[in-house]
Amino acid sequence: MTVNPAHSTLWPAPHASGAVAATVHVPGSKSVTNRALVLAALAAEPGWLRRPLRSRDTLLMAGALRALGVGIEEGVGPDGSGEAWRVIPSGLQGPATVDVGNAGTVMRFLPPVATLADGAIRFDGDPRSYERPLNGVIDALRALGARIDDDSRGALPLTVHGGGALDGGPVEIDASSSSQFVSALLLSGPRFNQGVEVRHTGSALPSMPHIRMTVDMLRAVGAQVDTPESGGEPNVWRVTPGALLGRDLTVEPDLSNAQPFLAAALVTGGRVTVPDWPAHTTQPGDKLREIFTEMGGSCELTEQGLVFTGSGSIHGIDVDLSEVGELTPGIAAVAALADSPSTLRGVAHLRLHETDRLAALTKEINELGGDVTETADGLHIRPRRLHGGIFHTYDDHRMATAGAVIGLAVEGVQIENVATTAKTLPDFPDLWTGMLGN
Ligand SMILES: O=C(O)C1=C[C@@H](OP(=O)(O)O)[C@@H](O)[C@H](O)C1
Ligand SMILES: C=C(OP(=O)(O)O)C(=O)O
Repeated sequence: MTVNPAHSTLWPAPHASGAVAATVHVPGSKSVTNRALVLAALAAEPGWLRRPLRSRDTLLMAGALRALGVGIEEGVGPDGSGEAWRVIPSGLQGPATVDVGNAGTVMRFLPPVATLADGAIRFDGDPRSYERPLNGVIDALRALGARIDDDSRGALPLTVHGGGALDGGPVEIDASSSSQFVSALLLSGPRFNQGVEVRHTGSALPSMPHIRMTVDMLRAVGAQVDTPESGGEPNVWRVTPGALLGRDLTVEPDLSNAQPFLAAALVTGGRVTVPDWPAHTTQPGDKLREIFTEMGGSCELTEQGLVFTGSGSIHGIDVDLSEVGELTPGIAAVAALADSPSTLRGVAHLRLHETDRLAALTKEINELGGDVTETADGLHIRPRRLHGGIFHTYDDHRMATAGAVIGLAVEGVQIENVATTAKTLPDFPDLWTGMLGN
Protein backbone atom coordinates (compact mmCIF):
# COMPACT_ATOMS: atom_id res chain seq x y z
CA MET A 1 0.00 0.00 0.00
CA THR A 2 2.10 2.90 -1.26
CA VAL A 3 1.14 6.39 -2.34
CA ASN A 4 1.57 6.77 -6.10
CA PRO A 5 3.80 9.86 -6.59
CA ALA A 6 2.55 10.21 -10.17
CA HIS A 7 -0.86 11.19 -8.79
CA SER A 8 -0.11 13.84 -6.24
CA THR A 9 -2.89 16.20 -7.38
CA LEU A 10 -5.15 17.25 -4.54
CA TRP A 11 -8.90 17.80 -4.88
CA PRO A 12 -10.47 19.91 -2.13
CA ALA A 13 -13.44 17.76 -1.08
CA PRO A 14 -16.47 20.07 -0.93
CA HIS A 15 -17.79 20.72 2.57
CA ALA A 16 -21.59 20.69 2.82
CA SER A 17 -22.99 23.92 4.16
CA GLY A 18 -26.39 22.34 4.82
CA ALA A 19 -28.64 19.41 4.03
CA VAL A 20 -28.24 18.16 0.46
CA ALA A 21 -31.36 17.95 -1.70
CA ALA A 22 -30.66 16.42 -5.08
CA THR A 23 -31.51 13.89 -7.73
CA VAL A 24 -28.44 12.03 -8.94
CA HIS A 25 -28.47 9.93 -12.12
CA VAL A 26 -25.92 7.21 -11.39
CA PRO A 27 -24.24 5.60 -14.45
CA GLY A 28 -24.52 1.89 -15.23
CA SER A 29 -23.23 -1.01 -13.16
CA LYS A 30 -19.65 -2.10 -13.73
CA SER A 31 -20.41 -5.69 -12.74
CA VAL A 32 -23.45 -5.94 -15.05
CA THR A 33 -21.74 -4.20 -17.98
CA ASN A 34 -18.67 -6.43 -17.90
CA ARG A 35 -20.68 -9.65 -17.54
CA ALA A 36 -22.99 -8.55 -20.37
CA LEU A 37 -20.01 -7.83 -22.62
CA VAL A 38 -18.51 -11.28 -22.02
CA LEU A 39 -21.83 -13.09 -22.53
CA ALA A 40 -22.62 -11.09 -25.69
CA ALA A 41 -19.14 -11.84 -27.06
CA LEU A 42 -19.68 -15.58 -26.48
CA ALA A 43 -23.19 -15.62 -27.98
CA ALA A 44 -24.21 -17.23 -31.24
CA GLU A 45 -25.78 -14.01 -32.57
CA PRO A 46 -25.39 -10.23 -32.16
CA GLY A 47 -26.82 -8.47 -29.13
CA TRP A 48 -27.35 -5.00 -27.65
CA LEU A 49 -26.22 -3.39 -24.44
CA ARG A 50 -28.08 -0.23 -23.56
CA ARG A 51 -26.76 2.37 -21.12
CA PRO A 52 -23.48 0.49 -20.61
CA LEU A 53 -21.08 1.96 -18.08
CA ARG A 54 -18.22 3.73 -19.82
CA SER A 55 -15.38 3.75 -17.33
CA ARG A 56 -11.83 2.46 -17.21
CA ASP A 57 -12.87 -1.08 -16.20
CA THR A 58 -15.54 -1.46 -18.86
CA LEU A 59 -13.52 0.18 -21.64
CA LEU A 60 -10.69 -2.23 -20.82
CA MET A 61 -13.15 -5.13 -21.12
CA ALA A 62 -14.51 -3.83 -24.44
CA GLY A 63 -10.97 -3.19 -25.73
CA ALA A 64 -9.86 -6.71 -24.81
CA LEU A 65 -12.82 -8.34 -26.54
CA ARG A 66 -12.21 -6.21 -29.63
CA ALA A 67 -8.57 -7.36 -29.61
CA LEU A 68 -9.89 -10.94 -29.76
CA GLY A 69 -11.98 -10.09 -32.81
CA VAL A 70 -15.38 -9.25 -31.30
CA GLY A 71 -17.23 -6.32 -32.89
CA ILE A 72 -18.40 -3.71 -30.37
CA GLU A 73 -19.98 -0.80 -32.20
CA GLU A 74 -21.56 2.42 -31.01
CA GLY A 75 -25.30 2.55 -31.65
CA VAL A 76 -28.56 3.99 -30.40
CA GLY A 77 -30.35 0.76 -29.48
CA PRO A 78 -33.01 -1.13 -31.43
CA ASP A 79 -35.86 1.18 -30.34
CA GLY A 80 -33.88 4.27 -31.30
CA SER A 81 -33.49 5.47 -27.72
CA GLY A 82 -30.47 5.72 -25.48
CA GLU A 83 -26.80 5.08 -25.93
CA ALA A 84 -25.91 1.49 -26.71
CA TRP A 85 -23.23 -0.92 -27.77
CA ARG A 86 -23.98 -3.48 -30.49
CA VAL A 87 -21.90 -6.58 -29.83
CA ILE A 88 -21.14 -8.80 -32.81
CA PRO A 89 -19.53 -12.11 -31.83
CA SER A 90 -16.97 -13.74 -34.09
CA GLY A 91 -14.42 -16.56 -33.98
CA LEU A 92 -12.01 -15.50 -31.22
CA GLN A 93 -8.47 -14.97 -32.54
CA GLY A 94 -4.97 -14.51 -31.20
CA PRO A 95 -2.30 -13.36 -31.04
CA ALA A 96 -3.53 -10.51 -28.88
CA THR A 97 -2.55 -8.57 -25.80
CA VAL A 98 -5.05 -7.73 -23.09
CA ASP A 99 -4.51 -4.84 -20.67
CA VAL A 100 -6.51 -5.67 -17.53
CA GLY A 101 -5.62 -2.41 -15.76
CA ASN A 102 -6.59 -3.18 -12.17
CA ALA A 103 -10.01 -4.58 -13.08
CA GLY A 104 -10.81 -7.78 -11.20
CA THR A 105 -13.56 -8.55 -13.69
CA VAL A 106 -11.21 -8.28 -16.68
CA MET A 107 -8.28 -10.20 -15.15
CA ARG A 108 -10.57 -13.03 -13.96
CA PHE A 109 -13.37 -13.23 -16.54
CA LEU A 110 -11.18 -13.13 -19.68
CA PRO A 111 -8.60 -15.93 -19.28
CA PRO A 112 -11.41 -18.54 -19.62
CA VAL A 113 -12.61 -16.72 -22.77
CA ALA A 114 -9.04 -16.74 -24.12
CA THR A 115 -8.91 -20.55 -23.92
CA LEU A 116 -11.60 -20.52 -26.64
CA ALA A 117 -9.51 -18.34 -28.96
CA ASP A 118 -7.12 -19.56 -31.62
CA GLY A 119 -3.67 -18.32 -30.64
CA ALA A 120 -1.69 -16.80 -27.80
CA ILE A 121 -3.40 -14.18 -25.61
CA ARG A 122 -1.05 -12.22 -23.36
CA PHE A 123 -2.53 -10.65 -20.19
CA ASP A 124 -0.82 -7.77 -18.40
CA GLY A 125 -1.95 -4.88 -16.23
CA ASP A 126 -1.20 -2.31 -13.53
CA PRO A 127 1.47 -3.24 -10.94
CA ARG A 128 -1.30 -3.94 -8.41
CA SER A 129 -2.87 -6.50 -10.75
CA TYR A 130 0.26 -8.69 -10.26
CA GLU A 131 -0.57 -8.90 -6.55
CA ARG A 132 -4.26 -9.73 -6.85
CA PRO A 133 -5.19 -13.42 -6.60
CA LEU A 134 -5.70 -15.25 -9.88
CA ASN A 135 -4.47 -18.73 -8.96
CA GLY A 136 -8.01 -20.12 -8.67
CA VAL A 137 -8.73 -19.28 -12.31
CA ILE A 138 -5.33 -20.40 -13.64
CA ASP A 139 -5.31 -23.73 -11.78
CA ALA A 140 -8.91 -24.47 -12.73
CA LEU A 141 -8.34 -23.74 -16.41
CA ARG A 142 -5.28 -25.98 -16.46
CA ALA A 143 -7.29 -28.76 -14.82
CA LEU A 144 -9.94 -28.28 -17.52
CA GLY A 145 -7.37 -28.66 -20.32
CA ALA A 146 -5.90 -25.18 -20.93
CA ARG A 147 -2.25 -24.28 -21.61
CA ILE A 148 -1.13 -21.23 -19.64
CA ASP A 149 2.36 -19.70 -19.05
CA ASP A 150 2.46 -17.69 -15.83
CA ASP A 151 6.06 -17.88 -14.53
CA SER A 152 4.66 -20.28 -11.86
CA ARG A 153 3.50 -17.39 -9.70
CA GLY A 154 -0.19 -18.09 -10.18
CA ALA A 155 -0.71 -14.43 -11.04
CA LEU A 156 -0.33 -11.86 -13.81
CA PRO A 157 1.34 -11.38 -16.23
CA LEU A 158 0.46 -14.56 -18.12
CA THR A 159 -0.20 -16.00 -21.56
CA VAL A 160 -3.13 -18.25 -22.41
CA HIS A 161 -2.37 -20.41 -25.44
CA GLY A 162 -5.88 -20.76 -26.80
CA GLY A 163 -6.59 -23.90 -28.74
CA GLY A 164 -9.98 -22.82 -30.13
CA ALA A 165 -11.88 -24.96 -27.61
CA LEU A 166 -11.65 -26.27 -24.04
CA ASP A 167 -12.72 -29.66 -22.70
CA GLY A 168 -14.29 -28.30 -19.51
CA GLY A 169 -15.99 -30.61 -17.00
CA PRO A 170 -15.74 -30.82 -13.20
CA VAL A 171 -13.20 -28.74 -11.28
CA GLU A 172 -12.47 -27.86 -7.63
CA ILE A 173 -11.33 -24.39 -6.60
CA ASP A 174 -10.80 -22.37 -3.44
CA ALA A 175 -12.57 -19.09 -4.17
CA SER A 176 -12.40 -17.72 -0.63
CA SER A 177 -10.16 -14.88 -1.83
CA SER A 178 -12.52 -13.79 -4.64
CA SER A 179 -15.99 -14.77 -5.82
CA GLN A 180 -14.82 -13.69 -9.27
CA PHE A 181 -13.02 -17.05 -9.67
CA VAL A 182 -16.41 -18.80 -9.67
CA SER A 183 -18.08 -16.19 -11.88
CA ALA A 184 -15.21 -16.39 -14.38
CA LEU A 185 -15.55 -20.14 -14.90
CA LEU A 186 -19.35 -20.06 -15.05
CA LEU A 187 -19.51 -17.23 -17.62
CA SER A 188 -17.50 -19.15 -20.24
CA GLY A 189 -18.88 -22.54 -19.11
CA PRO A 190 -21.60 -22.87 -21.78
CA ARG A 191 -18.89 -22.70 -24.46
CA PHE A 192 -16.69 -25.46 -22.95
CA ASN A 193 -17.18 -28.85 -24.67
CA GLN A 194 -18.52 -30.47 -21.49
CA GLY A 195 -19.74 -27.29 -19.82
CA VAL A 196 -18.34 -26.82 -16.32
CA GLU A 197 -19.03 -27.97 -12.78
CA VAL A 198 -17.35 -25.68 -10.23
CA ARG A 199 -16.98 -26.95 -6.66
CA HIS A 200 -15.77 -24.41 -4.11
CA THR A 201 -13.69 -26.21 -1.47
CA GLY A 202 -12.24 -23.40 0.66
CA SER A 203 -13.52 -21.40 3.62
CA ALA A 204 -16.39 -18.92 3.29
CA LEU A 205 -17.05 -17.59 -0.19
CA PRO A 206 -17.37 -13.77 -0.31
CA SER A 207 -19.68 -11.64 -2.46
CA MET A 208 -22.44 -14.20 -3.03
CA PRO A 209 -24.75 -11.62 -4.70
CA HIS A 210 -22.15 -11.28 -7.46
CA ILE A 211 -22.29 -15.04 -8.08
CA ARG A 212 -26.10 -14.80 -8.20
CA MET A 213 -25.70 -11.97 -10.72
CA THR A 214 -23.55 -14.27 -12.89
CA VAL A 215 -26.11 -17.08 -12.69
CA ASP A 216 -29.09 -14.79 -13.44
CA MET A 217 -27.35 -13.21 -16.40
CA LEU A 218 -26.32 -16.62 -17.78
CA ARG A 219 -29.91 -17.84 -17.52
CA ALA A 220 -31.15 -14.66 -19.22
CA VAL A 221 -29.11 -15.56 -22.32
CA GLY A 222 -30.41 -19.11 -22.39
CA ALA A 223 -27.79 -21.03 -20.38
CA GLN A 224 -28.81 -23.87 -18.13
CA VAL A 225 -27.26 -23.43 -14.68
CA ASP A 226 -27.76 -25.58 -11.58
CA THR A 227 -26.95 -23.91 -8.29
CA PRO A 228 -27.02 -24.66 -4.57
CA GLU A 229 -30.16 -22.46 -4.38
CA SER A 230 -31.92 -24.42 -7.13
CA GLY A 231 -31.70 -27.67 -5.17
CA GLY A 232 -28.10 -28.60 -6.04
CA GLU A 233 -25.27 -29.45 -3.65
CA PRO A 234 -23.90 -26.68 -1.43
CA ASN A 235 -20.96 -24.83 -3.04
CA VAL A 236 -21.44 -26.48 -6.45
CA TRP A 237 -22.48 -24.72 -9.67
CA ARG A 238 -23.04 -26.60 -12.94
CA VAL A 239 -23.35 -25.05 -16.41
CA THR A 240 -24.55 -27.18 -19.33
CA PRO A 241 -22.84 -26.68 -22.72
CA GLY A 242 -24.96 -24.82 -25.26
CA ALA A 243 -25.34 -21.80 -27.53
CA LEU A 244 -26.04 -18.41 -25.95
CA LEU A 245 -28.63 -15.96 -27.25
CA GLY A 246 -27.84 -12.38 -28.27
CA ARG A 247 -30.09 -10.20 -26.11
CA ASP A 248 -31.12 -6.58 -25.75
CA LEU A 249 -30.11 -5.64 -22.22
CA THR A 250 -30.46 -2.33 -20.41
CA VAL A 251 -27.81 -1.93 -17.71
CA GLU A 252 -29.05 -0.93 -14.23
CA PRO A 253 -27.44 2.02 -12.42
CA ASP A 254 -24.42 0.99 -10.34
CA LEU A 255 -25.87 0.77 -6.84
CA SER A 256 -22.41 0.56 -5.22
CA ASN A 257 -21.57 3.82 -6.95
CA ALA A 258 -24.85 5.26 -5.64
CA GLN A 259 -23.38 4.74 -2.17
CA PRO A 260 -21.51 8.06 -1.73
CA PHE A 261 -24.61 9.99 -2.81
CA LEU A 262 -26.90 8.14 -0.38
CA ALA A 263 -24.20 8.64 2.26
CA ALA A 264 -24.37 12.38 1.55
CA ALA A 265 -28.05 12.40 2.51
CA LEU A 266 -27.25 10.47 5.68
CA VAL A 267 -24.30 12.64 6.68
CA THR A 268 -25.98 16.01 6.02
CA GLY A 269 -29.51 15.09 7.13
CA GLY A 270 -30.64 15.72 3.56
CA ARG A 271 -32.44 13.87 0.78
CA VAL A 272 -31.07 12.23 -2.37
CA THR A 273 -33.10 10.53 -5.10
CA VAL A 274 -31.47 7.95 -7.38
CA PRO A 275 -33.68 7.38 -10.47
CA ASP A 276 -34.05 3.92 -12.05
CA TRP A 277 -33.22 2.06 -8.82
CA PRO A 278 -34.26 -1.50 -9.75
CA ALA A 279 -37.14 -3.10 -7.82
CA HIS A 280 -35.35 -6.46 -8.04
CA THR A 281 -31.62 -6.83 -8.47
CA THR A 282 -28.65 -9.02 -7.60
CA GLN A 283 -26.42 -5.96 -7.08
CA PRO A 284 -24.95 -5.88 -3.57
CA GLY A 285 -25.54 -2.12 -3.39
CA ASP A 286 -29.24 -2.80 -2.86
CA LYS A 287 -28.26 -3.81 0.69
CA LEU A 288 -27.56 -0.10 1.37
CA ARG A 289 -31.29 0.43 1.83
CA GLU A 290 -31.04 -1.74 4.96
CA ILE A 291 -27.55 -0.77 6.15
CA PHE A 292 -27.95 3.00 5.83
CA THR A 293 -31.42 2.78 7.38
CA GLU A 294 -29.89 1.07 10.40
CA MET A 295 -27.28 3.86 10.47
CA GLY A 296 -29.96 6.54 10.79
CA GLY A 297 -31.64 7.20 7.43
CA SER A 298 -34.86 6.07 5.84
CA CYS A 299 -35.73 5.23 2.26
CA GLU A 300 -38.59 4.70 -0.06
CA LEU A 301 -38.74 3.18 -3.52
CA THR A 302 -40.97 5.53 -5.53
CA GLU A 303 -41.84 6.15 -9.20
CA GLN A 304 -39.00 8.70 -9.19
CA GLY A 305 -36.46 6.16 -7.93
CA LEU A 306 -34.96 5.46 -4.52
CA VAL A 307 -35.53 8.42 -2.21
CA PHE A 308 -33.07 8.30 0.68
CA THR A 309 -33.49 10.70 3.60
CA GLY A 310 -31.07 11.40 6.45
CA SER A 311 -32.43 12.13 9.92
CA GLY A 312 -29.56 14.31 11.09
CA SER A 313 -28.26 11.49 13.31
CA ILE A 314 -25.76 8.84 12.22
CA HIS A 315 -25.51 5.64 14.25
CA GLY A 316 -22.72 3.11 14.43
CA ILE A 317 -23.37 -0.42 13.19
CA ASP A 318 -22.14 -3.95 13.85
CA VAL A 319 -22.41 -5.73 10.53
CA ASP A 320 -21.05 -8.66 8.54
CA LEU A 321 -20.17 -7.29 5.10
CA SER A 322 -18.86 -10.53 3.54
CA GLU A 323 -21.69 -10.56 0.97
CA VAL A 324 -21.24 -6.89 0.09
CA GLY A 325 -17.52 -6.26 0.61
CA GLU A 326 -17.27 -3.51 -2.00
CA LEU A 327 -19.53 -1.33 0.19
CA THR A 328 -17.01 -1.34 3.06
CA PRO A 329 -15.07 1.89 2.32
CA GLY A 330 -18.26 3.96 2.09
CA ILE A 331 -19.73 2.41 5.24
CA ALA A 332 -16.45 3.02 7.10
CA ALA A 333 -16.57 6.70 6.08
CA VAL A 334 -20.08 7.12 7.46
CA ALA A 335 -19.18 5.11 10.59
CA ALA A 336 -16.30 7.51 11.30
CA LEU A 337 -18.89 10.31 11.55
CA ALA A 338 -21.42 8.39 13.66
CA ASP A 339 -22.54 8.91 17.27
CA SER A 340 -21.43 5.42 18.39
CA PRO A 341 -18.75 2.84 17.47
CA SER A 342 -18.99 0.38 14.60
CA THR A 343 -17.64 -3.08 13.88
CA LEU A 344 -17.37 -4.13 10.22
CA ARG A 345 -16.78 -7.87 9.88
CA GLY A 346 -16.31 -10.63 7.28
CA VAL A 347 -14.10 -8.67 4.86
CA ALA A 348 -10.54 -10.00 5.28
CA HIS A 349 -10.40 -10.47 1.49
CA LEU A 350 -10.49 -6.67 1.04
CA ARG A 351 -6.75 -6.75 1.75
CA LEU A 352 -6.45 -8.06 -1.83
CA HIS A 353 -8.72 -5.53 -3.56
CA GLU A 354 -7.59 -2.42 -5.48
CA THR A 355 -5.38 -1.76 -2.46
CA ASP A 356 -5.30 -3.24 1.04
CA ARG A 357 -8.56 -1.50 1.90
CA LEU A 358 -8.49 -2.33 5.62
CA ALA A 359 -5.02 -0.84 6.06
CA ALA A 360 -5.80 2.15 3.82
CA LEU A 361 -9.04 3.06 5.60
CA THR A 362 -7.39 2.71 9.01
CA LYS A 363 -4.44 4.89 8.08
CA GLU A 364 -6.35 7.62 6.26
CA ILE A 365 -9.19 8.03 8.79
CA ASN A 366 -6.69 8.00 11.67
CA GLU A 367 -4.59 10.68 9.97
CA LEU A 368 -7.65 12.93 10.09
CA GLY A 369 -7.85 12.32 13.86
CA GLY A 370 -9.95 9.14 13.80
CA ASP A 371 -9.69 6.02 15.92
CA VAL A 372 -9.85 2.96 13.68
CA THR A 373 -8.24 -0.41 14.31
CA GLU A 374 -7.93 -3.38 12.00
CA THR A 375 -9.23 -6.75 13.15
CA ALA A 376 -8.49 -10.13 11.57
CA ASP A 377 -11.48 -9.72 9.26
CA GLY A 378 -12.53 -6.09 9.37
CA LEU A 379 -12.47 -2.78 11.22
CA HIS A 380 -13.39 -1.30 14.61
CA ILE A 381 -14.31 2.35 14.17
CA ARG A 382 -14.67 4.63 17.19
CA PRO A 383 -15.88 8.05 16.01
CA ARG A 384 -13.74 11.02 17.03
CA ARG A 385 -13.80 14.70 16.12
CA LEU A 386 -11.98 14.73 12.75
CA HIS A 387 -9.89 17.51 11.22
CA GLY A 388 -8.84 18.37 7.67
CA GLY A 389 -5.85 16.88 5.88
CA ILE A 390 -4.82 14.86 2.85
CA PHE A 391 -6.81 11.67 2.24
CA HIS A 392 -4.68 9.31 0.12
CA THR A 393 -6.45 6.95 -2.26
CA TYR A 394 -3.83 4.33 -3.29
CA ASP A 395 -5.34 4.17 -6.81
CA ASP A 396 -8.62 2.94 -5.28
CA HIS A 397 -11.83 4.52 -6.57
CA ARG A 398 -13.74 3.62 -3.41
CA MET A 399 -11.10 5.26 -1.19
CA ALA A 400 -11.63 8.48 -3.15
CA THR A 401 -15.41 8.44 -2.76
CA ALA A 402 -15.10 7.49 0.94
CA GLY A 403 -12.83 10.51 1.47
CA ALA A 404 -15.36 12.76 -0.27
CA VAL A 405 -18.10 11.58 2.14
CA ILE A 406 -15.91 12.52 5.13
CA GLY A 407 -15.15 15.85 3.47
CA LEU A 408 -18.84 16.76 3.52
CA ALA A 409 -18.73 16.87 7.32
CA VAL A 410 -15.11 17.84 7.95
CA GLU A 411 -13.62 21.04 6.58
CA GLY A 412 -10.28 20.96 4.78
CA VAL A 413 -10.19 17.36 3.51
CA GLN A 414 -8.19 17.06 0.28
CA ILE A 415 -8.46 13.91 -1.83
CA GLU A 416 -5.25 12.82 -3.49
CA ASN A 417 -5.88 11.60 -7.06
CA VAL A 418 -9.66 11.87 -7.22
CA ALA A 419 -9.19 10.91 -10.90
CA THR A 420 -8.86 7.30 -9.75
CA THR A 421 -12.69 7.25 -9.59
CA ALA A 422 -12.45 6.80 -13.39
CA LYS A 423 -12.14 3.05 -12.69
CA THR A 424 -15.91 2.85 -12.35
CA LEU A 425 -17.28 6.43 -12.18
CA PRO A 426 -15.38 8.97 -14.31
CA ASP A 427 -18.08 11.59 -13.69
CA PHE A 428 -17.69 11.46 -9.91
CA PRO A 429 -16.29 14.97 -9.25
CA ASP A 430 -18.95 16.58 -11.47
CA LEU A 431 -21.80 14.51 -10.06
CA TRP A 432 -20.60 15.35 -6.54
CA THR A 433 -20.40 19.10 -7.04
CA GLY A 434 -23.67 18.96 -9.01
CA MET A 435 -25.36 17.24 -6.05
CA LEU A 436 -24.14 20.04 -3.81
CA GLY A 437 -25.54 22.64 -6.18
CA ASN A 438 -22.18 24.10 -7.22
O1 LIG B 1 -17.99 -10.09 -9.81
C1 LIG B 1 -17.97 -8.87 -9.61
O2 LIG B 1 -18.43 -8.05 -10.45
C2 LIG B 1 -17.41 -8.37 -8.35
C3 LIG B 1 -17.23 -9.24 -7.30
C4 LIG B 1 -16.64 -8.82 -6.02
O3 LIG B 1 -15.30 -9.29 -5.99
P1 LIG B 1 -14.66 -10.14 -4.78
O4 LIG B 1 -15.46 -11.37 -4.59
O5 LIG B 1 -13.26 -10.37 -5.25
O6 LIG B 1 -14.72 -9.24 -3.58
C5 LIG B 1 -16.66 -7.31 -5.84
O7 LIG B 1 -15.93 -6.93 -4.71
C6 LIG B 1 -16.15 -6.63 -7.09
O8 LIG B 1 -16.18 -5.23 -6.93
C7 LIG B 1 -17.05 -6.94 -8.27
C1 LIG C 1 -13.21 -4.79 -5.71
C2 LIG C 1 -13.60 -4.00 -6.71
O1 LIG C 1 -13.27 -4.12 -8.03
P1 LIG C 1 -12.69 -5.30 -8.92
O2 LIG C 1 -13.76 -5.59 -9.93
O3 LIG C 1 -11.47 -4.75 -9.55
O4 LIG C 1 -12.42 -6.48 -8.04
C3 LIG C 1 -14.50 -2.83 -6.45
O5 LIG C 1 -14.98 -2.23 -7.44
O6 LIG C 1 -14.74 -2.48 -5.27
